[in-house]
Amino acid sequence: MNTAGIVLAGGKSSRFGGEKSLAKIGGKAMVARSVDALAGTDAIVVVARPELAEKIPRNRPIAVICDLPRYRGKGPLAGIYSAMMAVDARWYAVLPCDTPWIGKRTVARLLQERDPAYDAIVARTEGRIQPLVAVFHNSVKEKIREQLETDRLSMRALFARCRLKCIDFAQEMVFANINTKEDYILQQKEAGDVDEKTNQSGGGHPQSDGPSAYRRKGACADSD
Ligand SMILES: Nc1nc2c(ncn2[C@@H]2O[C@H](COP(=O)(O)OP(=O)(O)OP(=O)(O)O)[C@@H](O)[C@H]2O)c(=O)[nH]1
Repeated sequence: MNTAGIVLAGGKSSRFGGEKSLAKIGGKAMVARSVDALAGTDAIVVVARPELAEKIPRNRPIAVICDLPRYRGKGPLAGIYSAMMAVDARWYAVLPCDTPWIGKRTVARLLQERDPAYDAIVARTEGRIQPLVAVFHNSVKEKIREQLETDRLSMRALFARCRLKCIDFAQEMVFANINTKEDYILQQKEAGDVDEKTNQSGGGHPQSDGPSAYRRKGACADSD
């Protein structure tokens, strides 16, 4: 197949204290929001921890797998590699499970930039790379394997070995990620899930409206 989508949901969520991929924003589990953002790809793989695999919402046809036992505990590269081994594609679009505002537009933009002269295409906002919002050519699989075998586990180390194309995005807020409960409460408020005065749960805001920070700025969030 030409393109596969990978959602990384195999982290420890230790800063969050609970399983962040299943936490809801706008009435939908964050992992399902990432799956939706990848709906333009030919197949979607969610890479989750074994104890979580059954709980991943099947809101679309997806494959749910776990990190290969050999690389368990080695972080996002283990998840990307395990998905690449599970599904054969020419290009892989990768998203984390904790960026609720990334939608199809961001993914489409990155996929649009596929180019035989590059093997990795990564999002950048205000000069900073967003390492887990990227598209990889399947030739990168072997580089990841080499790194996993030698415990070079950072995404930066991988990018340093890739012909890298950085794509600038103006709306940094779209890339906001959730690490802690405080981050979560903030983004729930942005989604209209929580009444800001009473701190009570609201009805859940339609995903298409995006963070209210965008609505205030009159800009458009990338979630549809
Ligand atoms: N498949 C897989 N995904 C991972 C792994 N480690 C992190 N991720 C995912 O990568 C993204 C970013 O993870 P982090 O928030 O940096 O790490 P985390 O382990 O989830 O959370 P903390 O324990 O709070 O650091 C999230 O989507 C994680 O689910 C891993 O070992 N395997």
